[in-house]
Amino acid sequence: MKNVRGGGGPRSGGAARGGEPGGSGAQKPSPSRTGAPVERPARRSRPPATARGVALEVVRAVARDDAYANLLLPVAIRRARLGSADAGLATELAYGTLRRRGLYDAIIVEASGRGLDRIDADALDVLRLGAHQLLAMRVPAHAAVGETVELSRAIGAHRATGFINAVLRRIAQRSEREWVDVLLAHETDPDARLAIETAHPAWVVSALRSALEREGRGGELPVLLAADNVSPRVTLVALPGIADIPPELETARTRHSPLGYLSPSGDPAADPEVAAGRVRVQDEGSQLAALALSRARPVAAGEHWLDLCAGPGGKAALLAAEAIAGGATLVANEVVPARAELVRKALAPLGDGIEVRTSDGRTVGATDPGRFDRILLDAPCTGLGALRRRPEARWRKTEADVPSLAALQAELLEAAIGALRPGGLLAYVTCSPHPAETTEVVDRVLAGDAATAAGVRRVDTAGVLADVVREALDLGELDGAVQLWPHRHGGDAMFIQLLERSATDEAHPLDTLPE
Ligand SMILES: C[S@@+](CC[C@H](N)C(=O)[O-])C[C@H]1O[C@@H](n2cnc3c(N)ncnc32)[C@H](O)[C@@H]1O
Repeated sequence: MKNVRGGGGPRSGGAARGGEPGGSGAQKPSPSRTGAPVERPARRSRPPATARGVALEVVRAVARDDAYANLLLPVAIRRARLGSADAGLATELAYGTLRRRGLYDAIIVEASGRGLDRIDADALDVLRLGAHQLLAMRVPAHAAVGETVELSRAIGAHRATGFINAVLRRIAQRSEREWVDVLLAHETDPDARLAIETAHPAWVVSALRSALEREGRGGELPVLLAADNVSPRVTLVALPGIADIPPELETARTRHSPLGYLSPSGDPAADPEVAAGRVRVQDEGSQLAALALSRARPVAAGEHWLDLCAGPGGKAALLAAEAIAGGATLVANEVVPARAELVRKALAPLGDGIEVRTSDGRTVGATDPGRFDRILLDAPCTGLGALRRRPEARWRKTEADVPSLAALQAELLEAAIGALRPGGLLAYVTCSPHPAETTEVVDRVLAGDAATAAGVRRVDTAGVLADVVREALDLGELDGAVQLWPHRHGGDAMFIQLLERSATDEAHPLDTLPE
């Protein structure tokens, strides 16, 4: 499915906004299809303190302010003092609308006969919410249309109510399957068709297809895309040394990670262990990525470890716990100061002996050459492996983001190699399975002068993880790397490649794969 309009509006200051650098200021009028600017009306009033009002607030903030729904929604629910039934409704409305936004936009264009750039931004957000109620939530049509039109009045969009009413009535004339068939009639490309059927951008479908085909599992694509549309259960990690999996939750343990278990409550923050930071919310794939590095070989007391891109600190907390247990020390680095603050908070329950730095990871090869025994490079990426947990994410990144991210990933990997002690271990990790961000980055960097001079080799990461996991992982063939998948393993699609720098003293030889 094409991105009918680029991911999200321009950034401005807003609650629960993304911590990435690069906000661009006030909202500008966007050009219409004819090239003439379409004036956006002044921002209207805050939506009412109802389930639909809260959902609209979140959908609006995501579209205009690049807010993160998972951060903003709990705040908006608390502020509106919603009871649990209304909180559930607001969550389904907001997450469902955001996840399927591209599909709803295409249906709205078809039903209204107007391009998105000719629809007022408030009216569009209201229409998206209405479309979700009509097509995916089994809300009776009269209620969905009536409540949605009422919502548009409540935010002061009086002039748009006739238009909203008419478009929603037209949408209500067909089921979602019938609308999908209408859209499919314009499309012959297989990935574009799958994109429409599963509400993904077409470029994402193509990237996921090539990632699966890379391991000879292309036939799994429809199952993967379906898995992306189901919110996962919340997974917790008990940090070694300061927490244990409660014995009464033995049956809730994760399939693969030895430290994980499913949260027994929908509100993990209410658990005192989670509130104290000894137990953390963490996807199973992320747990395995950290453990692949910490458990690849026994820890020697005095080892120096580095988490190069640590914010917000989930893997850093697990690595720190593992380091402390083995007598090693960890340095956690993060370039964005606000995210470095989150890393400090995540590490606080583990004592105050962990250094947190705020510097550009690309400089570490020069500032700390050959210093670290183990380095985690959990690189900034498109996040295509975590689409289940971040409903808006698939519409936010674009294909054009990939080359610059891949270039940054390669620079960070080269710097990390420079900071690796001879014989040291490095985990290159992304929460994206995109070949351009994973195997291609590793291939390119390993073929370069710096990695060749340092004698960097791939480590059989699947073999390492086989000794870590509780239940064997069903993995494809990937030249020594591990690619996890939501549909196959239940966690995010983390890519993990362990690398080893050749040791001058050959103190800790590992089974390495020939280049
Ligand atoms: C995928 S996230 C890391 C997630 C983290 N490991 C965790 O488990 O919580 C990548 C992080 O890299 C940071 N980052 C981006 N560019 C960086 C750079 N040049 N140097 C260091 N960190 C960078 C981002 O701000 C982001 O916090």
